Amino acid sequence: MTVLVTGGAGYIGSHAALALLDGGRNVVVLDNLSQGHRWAVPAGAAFVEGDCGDYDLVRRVIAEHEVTAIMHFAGSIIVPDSVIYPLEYYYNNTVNSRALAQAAVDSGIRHFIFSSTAGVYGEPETTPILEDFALKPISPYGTSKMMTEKMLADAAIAHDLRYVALRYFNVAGADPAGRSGQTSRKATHLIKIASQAATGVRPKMAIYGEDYETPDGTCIRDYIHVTDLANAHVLALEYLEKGGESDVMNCGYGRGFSVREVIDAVKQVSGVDFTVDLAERRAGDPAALIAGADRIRQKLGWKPVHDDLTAIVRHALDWEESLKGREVSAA
Ligand SMILES: NC(=O)c1ccc[n+]([C@@H]2O[C@H](COP(=O)([O-])OP(=O)(O)OC[C@H]3O[C@@H](n4cnc5c(N)ncnc54)[C@H](O)[C@@H]3O)[C@@H](O)[C@H]2O)c1
Ligand SMILES: O=c1ccn([C@@H]2O[C@H](COP(=O)(O)OP(=O)(O)O[C@H]3O[C@H](CO)[C@@H](O)[C@H](O)[C@H]3O)[C@@H](O)[C@H]2O)c(=O)[nH]1
Repeated sequence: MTVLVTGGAGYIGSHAALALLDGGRNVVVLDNLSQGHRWAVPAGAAFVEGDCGDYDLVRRVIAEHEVTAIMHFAGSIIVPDSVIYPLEYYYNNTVNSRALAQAAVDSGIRHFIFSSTAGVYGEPETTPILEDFALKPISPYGTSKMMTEKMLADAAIAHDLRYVALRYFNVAGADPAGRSGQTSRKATHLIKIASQAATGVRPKMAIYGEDYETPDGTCIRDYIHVTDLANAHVLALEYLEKGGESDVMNCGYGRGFSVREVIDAVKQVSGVDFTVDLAERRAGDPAALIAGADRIRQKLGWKPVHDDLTAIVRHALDWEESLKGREVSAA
């Protein structure tokens, strides 16, 4: 009984692989290393370098490693890039997911966990955001994920496959034991950028817009610690194994912090007063995104243990320090 983790050389997938291994499961990681790093694959996991859209390869990996479940993290993740290169995003996130799902069905895989995103909701009129809100993505990235969710829903009706699509809000932090963290070659996420500014990896940073309708004028997001998110995946798998129905679930804590509050926390925890410029609004940023987070607690019994901005920032900073000297571009 082995779990196939696609994208397990990347940020969230490597944490999920750690959580699975910590729980005593066997793991095989499939990653094409387009963004991830071979060294980020946890020591106890088997590793296959290749594409999750390679049907024959996936069938072979499933057979050779006696895979019984799939956690699918592999994908392209940068929202503004998806606007510039939409067809690449639909290819990597939707077409490749289709091939993976086909290989799963043809191999008799019955349990599938999918990395979706709060981006499927677009700009909701009210917050907190519940799972049954209309899906109105405003970027090709969000649409590519919504399409994969729909494919899985239809496949689950037609085949002996059940799935959980986890819609992540803003994922941040790093493994508290320092075994993994955010290593993406092209950093765009706020806490990563602020941690790079605090540790001298970048000279300064900017706030994208201070004129939103929020208490301090900067955008509000629901930041979830990556270790709590990884554990949610393990619980989602156990839920399916116990016979749970296919479902979609938000992954967030149900509270938000503004960009300014996050930057203040990074300055306070690091003790570094780095330079913060004010820049124009970034296209497509909703003012506030906060998860309605009851479903995942009720259905999976998920009990987060790192719902603490200071801890999230502390772990992100520790990871950023530990990256110095490793082969990772700061760009
Ligand atoms: N980071 C976030 O805040 C966030 C939020 C919502 C959803 N997600 C989703 O979570 C998943 C993981 O994101 P992440 O932050 O860990 O990104 P990441 O870039 O660190 O990891 C993605 C991994 O997938 C690999 N990959 C990409 N395309 C592949 C392919 N076709 N075949 C095999 N491997 C491939 C990359 O090499 C990389 O190791 C993604 O699907 C992303 O859309 C992330
Ligand atoms: O240097 C920076 C980086 C970000 N921000 C702001 O910080 C907030 C958070 O931005 P970011 O960390 O890039 O995350 P989001 O754009 O909210 O998107 C993330 O969170 C979404 C769910 O909320 C997911 O759908 C996406 O995949 C994931 O990238 C936004 O207001 C940004 O404008 C800045 O002001 N300066």
